[in-house]
Amino acid sequence: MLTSWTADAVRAAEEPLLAAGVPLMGRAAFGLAGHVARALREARGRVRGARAVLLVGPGNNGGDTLHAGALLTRRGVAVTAVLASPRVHADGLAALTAAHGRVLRATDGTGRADVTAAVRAAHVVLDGLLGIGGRGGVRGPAAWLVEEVAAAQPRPLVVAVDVPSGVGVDDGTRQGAVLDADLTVTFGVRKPALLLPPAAHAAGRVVLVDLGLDPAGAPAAVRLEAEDVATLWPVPGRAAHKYARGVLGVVAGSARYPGAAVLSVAGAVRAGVGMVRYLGAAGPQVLAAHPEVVVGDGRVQAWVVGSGVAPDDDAQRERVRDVLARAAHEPVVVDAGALDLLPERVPAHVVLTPHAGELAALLAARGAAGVTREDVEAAPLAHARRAHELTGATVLLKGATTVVVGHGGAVHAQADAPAWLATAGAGDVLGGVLGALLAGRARDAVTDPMLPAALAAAAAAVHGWAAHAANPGGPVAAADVAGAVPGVVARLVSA
Ligand SMILES: NC(=O)C1=CN([C@@H]2O[C@H](COP(=O)(O)OP(=O)(O)OC[C@H]3O[C@@H](n4cnc5c(N)ncnc54)[C@H](OP(=O)(O)O)[C@@H]3O)[C@@H](O)[C@H]2O)[C@@H](O)CC1
Ligand SMILES: [K+]
Repeated sequence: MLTSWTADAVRAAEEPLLAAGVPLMGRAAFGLAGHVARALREARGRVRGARAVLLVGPGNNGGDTLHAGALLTRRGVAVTAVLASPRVHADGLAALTAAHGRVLRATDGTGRADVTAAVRAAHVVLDGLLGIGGRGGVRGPAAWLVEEVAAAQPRPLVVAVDVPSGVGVDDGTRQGAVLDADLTVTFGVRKPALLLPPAAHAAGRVVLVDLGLDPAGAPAAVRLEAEDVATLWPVPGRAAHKYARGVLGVVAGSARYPGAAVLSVAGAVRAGVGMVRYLGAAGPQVLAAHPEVVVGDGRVQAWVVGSGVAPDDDAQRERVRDVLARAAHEPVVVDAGALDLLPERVPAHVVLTPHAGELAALLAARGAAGVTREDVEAAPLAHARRAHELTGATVLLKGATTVVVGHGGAVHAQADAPAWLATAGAGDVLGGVLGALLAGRARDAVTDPMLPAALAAAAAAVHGWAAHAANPGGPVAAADVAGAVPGVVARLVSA
């Protein structure tokens, strides 16, 4: 599992080490210089003779960068530090100067031509403008520097120091211009912005330099990896029968959108549920695609409702209402056309699966007037958290990186899917996969309010991995994603 901690938690964890005289900045700079050297060797075959530009801000993030620059000069790298602030880390600057690094000032308008020339000639740029002390985004000379590097051709390698400067460290927002990095070298522990969208998309590959930090409490956001998902997946024992494995009720599709029913059921069947019961007008199409499905009412352990349920389909909406009225005792995945039928408050084993536009509509309907899809996309965590707080539900917000907020505010962020997965019907399959997980672990999901969020993250992960597996590197149809789920699950649980 990848874990992350807030800026405050990082500072608290650093305190005892700093008090004991542990040279954290020295360790951070040493690790940073090593990773930069490795990246240079990979990009150009050798380190010696490379040209590096350091973007140096006012705090310790700039200090790390200056110290790393001093180490790189000793490896034959020509280092130019560009100071974006009148005051920078004094020890760091002294170390770089002693190592014969060159120093330019972006704060002095007259030297800008030299800065531009250095940036254009650089093989690598280290972004040390702001770290965990940054607030409100890069501005002034620092913003100009970010523009210069972003415009440089050929593009230098960009290495973010601790975090890409100007991200909301704790909430994953981008606070104005952010330099997209190829590599982020982070110190001690990951920060939430390295897992959460949209900031995480600016981080590139993330490597962690161990500082021996031991942060207290629960991580601020986590990302499940294969072994975590394997632990969560319900695997039938020898004596299992179909009812014990879980029956999932699916209220999806309509005469107008039968495909959503077929795909929702496909996700559930392929994820390994004991049985699927389908309710709705798309029975013939569902049976044609999945003869193992039972059409009609009966006992179930969990539900998926809403995918492809049209606003004017009164019969299907009535079934959704019936299911939601029983949600106190049965896990329910609430998708698309069922989101507007959600009761005022629900337990955490009710999992909403909106995309950004649907989440905006849900929030607007609950008093957050004027929230738009763009607002949600700019701050996915804040809006998913708001929806959780307003409804009590576990909220899975779909996106290139899927954010889940569950009981107690626990946050998962999964970035397992190829961009090709942004395709019609993919969300219906995800709902089915998640429904299968909730049906398989229905009792646990009702008694342990933390579990639905973990299962939602696990479903998102498997859905993303299945999209990769269906057609590595190329386009995928939603039905093919469902088709790849059994193979992905087999590899997971047999590893
Ligand atoms: N702590 C440790 O032991 C270790 C820390 N390490 C490193 O330190 C980094 C954290 O360092 P940091 O606390 O100095 O914060 P950092 O982000 O460099 O800058 C804060 C300065 O910027 C200013 N400022 C804020 N926003 C601004 C803006 N928008 N535009 C312009 N200025 C702005 C702010 O001013 P203030 O708001 O306080 O007035 C303050 O002067 C951390 O990310 C890691 O790299 C490692 O070495 C490991 C050990
Ligand atoms: K930085």
